[in-house]
Amino acid sequence: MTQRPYTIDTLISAKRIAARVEQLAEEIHDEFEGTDKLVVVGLLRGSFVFIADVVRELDLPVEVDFLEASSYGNAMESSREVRILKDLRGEIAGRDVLVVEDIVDTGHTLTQVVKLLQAKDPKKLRTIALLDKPSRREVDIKADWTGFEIPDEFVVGYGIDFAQRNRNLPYIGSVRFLDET
Ligand SMILES: O=P(O)(O)OC[C@H]1O[C@H](OP(=O)(O)OP(=O)(O)O)[C@H](O)[C@@H]1O
Ligand code: HPA
Repeated sequence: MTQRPYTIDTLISAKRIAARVEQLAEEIHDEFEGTDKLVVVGLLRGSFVFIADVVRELDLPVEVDFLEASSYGNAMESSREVRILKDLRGEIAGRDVLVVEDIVDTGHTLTQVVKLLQAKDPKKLRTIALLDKPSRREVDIKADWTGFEIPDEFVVGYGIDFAQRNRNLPYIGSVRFLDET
């Protein structure tokens, strides 16, 4: 498949992201202070950069785990299924859990993942998303912490891909197609 030509405009610089991660880590610290060992669950693949930065700013005992889910279903239907491609390695029953997501768009992925993890009986489950695109929402969900609200732009970088590319950009950029006027 040929790729349409595009360029990437900086939307959120690496410096702004770092400053926001620091603030968020303070709030998460306050929420989970005194916890035995917080389980920080990254949703693969997009959250791998964000989770790495969050846990390094977090002055708490943490265990890191990953879940890979893919959301599928008829685009005309308002509900979607989530298939687990890689399940957690550890147990979360009775534990404090923080789910780390890169972006909440339609909201299906986070909704389904939260439902799935709640069924495992954690003591407390909270969610954090670096980015939120509220204008795209199809299900009513909001992460407990959001890094940045963004407009309806297709974004890449800081873990987020476009056709599996650009995850390694250190900033968040928006994709602009060069064949559009
Ligand atoms: O709110 P939603 O509309 O459900 O979309 C958000 C999800 O979509 C992307 O994942 P993707 O399936 O592209 O996988 P990836 O994380 O491996 O890139 C992104 O990383 C979120 O997990
Ligand atoms: O803006 C986006 N970029 C990449 N993947 C995505 N998945 C949902 N929204 C996006």
